Amino acid sequence: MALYRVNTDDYPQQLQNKAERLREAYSKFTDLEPELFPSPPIHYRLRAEFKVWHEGGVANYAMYRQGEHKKPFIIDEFTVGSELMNQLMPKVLAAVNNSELLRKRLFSAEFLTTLSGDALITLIYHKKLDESWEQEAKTLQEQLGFPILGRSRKQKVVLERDFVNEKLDIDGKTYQYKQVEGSFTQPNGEICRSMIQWARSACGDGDGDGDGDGDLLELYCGNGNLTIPLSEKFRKVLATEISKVSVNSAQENIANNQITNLDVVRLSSEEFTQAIDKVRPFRRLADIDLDSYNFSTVLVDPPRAGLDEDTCAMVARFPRILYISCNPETQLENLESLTKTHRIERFALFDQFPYTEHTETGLLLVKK
Ligand SMILES: C[S@@+](CC[C@H](N)C(=O)[O-])C[C@H]1O[C@@H](n2cnc3c(N)ncnc32)[C@H](O)[C@@H]1O
Repeated sequence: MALYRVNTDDYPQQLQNKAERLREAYSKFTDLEPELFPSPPIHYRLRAEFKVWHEGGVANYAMYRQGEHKKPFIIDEFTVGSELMNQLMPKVLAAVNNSELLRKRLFSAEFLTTLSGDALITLIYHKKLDESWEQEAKTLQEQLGFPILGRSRKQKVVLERDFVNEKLDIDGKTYQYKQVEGSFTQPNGEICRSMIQWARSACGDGDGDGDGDGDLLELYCGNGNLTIPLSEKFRKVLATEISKVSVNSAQENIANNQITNLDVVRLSSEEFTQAIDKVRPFRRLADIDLDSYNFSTVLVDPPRAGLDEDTCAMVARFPRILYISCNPETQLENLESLTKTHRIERFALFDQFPYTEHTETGLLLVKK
């Protein structure tokens, strides 16, 4: 049996090494030392996806090593997962191994948990899920006290709900978020809080001296994770996002947090660039008067591919750019053009995935 353990004694040194590599990689653009946001050394991952590996009629959790896709290694401990995930994992596995209906053709198990203590377990099968499976899964759901979701090809069986409810304490206020299974959510809850607090501090205070005043545009807003707590720093906010599920969650999250100066529209960053340049009209913007905004700041937290060329050129027109990135490689590419017009005023490292090469960064760019 293989374990998934990390050496927490090494963590401070590993983070220092990561910071050093980052400083070196960005030295062409800034000589600022990155502000460091460490992760809790264990139990930091709120979501995880395991392969289910069957051996001698017994199901096990397993994972592939990076780059290897033949035989996964079996996991019986996952200390990087949240405590709640660690409590649920053996219970789910025992129930699966006690029930032919739950075990047969199960190939993946996903855990989505929250800092607030909520959880959702998704079981994914290579078989059609029928009523007898539903009955068995309902029994497991009652036993666990958390919802189970069944998935199979072209099938999604929601027994109770397909989302979790997160609560994040940010600068003395609690924000609530509906996080829907399968849509983007930040994997490390404490790092997510650090990112939001850092972004709020980089927005300035809206006290009339020009730093946080004016309006905010966000281009990849997900479920409103960053936009909602940032909205209080601005007069008006417009947020856009490509995923329908995330836009719907963002709309619910805006209402549940009683935010009244923030609109969300389903537009890709490419479409928004066309809209603001009036290249073509969008019915989805029928209720929004783009000319009524006085954008001082643009916030981007794009996927690994970074900003496409047109979006990058469009954001360069804004006085302040807050750029959170999960891929320094593409952020560095974008900096080649952004630093022609902007200088870097803040530089942060969020250790989203400790003990890995993965680095998440935050930059505040201000027009020269
Ligand atoms: C790294 S996530 C950030 C989400 C959000 N800022 C958060 O903190 O949860 C990137 C988001 O960009 C969205 N996305 C991907 N491609 C996009 C595009 N071309 N235009 C707009 N949004 C896009 C994804 O659906 C995802 O929600």
